[in-house]
Amino acid sequence: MNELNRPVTEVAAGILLDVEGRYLLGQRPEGKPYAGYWEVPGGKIESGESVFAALKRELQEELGIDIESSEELVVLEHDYPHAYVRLHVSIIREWSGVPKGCEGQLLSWQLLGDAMPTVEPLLPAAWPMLEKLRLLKV
Ligand SMILES: Nc1nc2c([nH]c(=O)n2[C@@H]2O[C@H](COP(=O)(O)OP(=O)(O)OP(=O)(O)O)[C@@H](O)[C@H]2O)c(=O)[nH]1
Repeated sequence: MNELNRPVTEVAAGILLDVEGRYLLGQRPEGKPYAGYWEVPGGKIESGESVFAALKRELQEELGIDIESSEELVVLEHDYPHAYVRLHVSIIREWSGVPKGCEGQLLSWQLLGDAMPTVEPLLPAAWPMLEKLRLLKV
């Protein structure tokens, strides 16, 4: 619960960053809240699961890749009408396999140097994490 007495949904989101300074966005599939919106891949953390374990599981399920390590970027909270979410955002620089849309979702690599993503709309809570990423000048 938070101070508003709303249950908090803990979410792990992973920014895949390649050596050319590109990061990956995925489009939310039909049937989920905000279907059609673009987001950083990830999903809900299960009870008793660490942030890293959730990220590893979600990226295997959604993208078919295997991650060995991650670096925490930021923790953000967002109050949606359907849920109050706490997003644990990590950067992932190394993975094995080639990311694919395993749930039928579209994927798009974006240049970190670009002011705006070339796809839209983005989930509201995805904007602050991208701002934070740019400030890092990674
Ligand atoms: N993965 C991800 N989720 C985000 C982002 N921004 C954001 O607000 N969220 C929110 O975090 C929650 C993640 O839930 P999800 O629906 O992706 O999780 P999941 O895959 O475990 O879903 P499921 O329970 O339908 O299987 C949603 O409420 C979503 O709106 C983001 O950039 N990436």
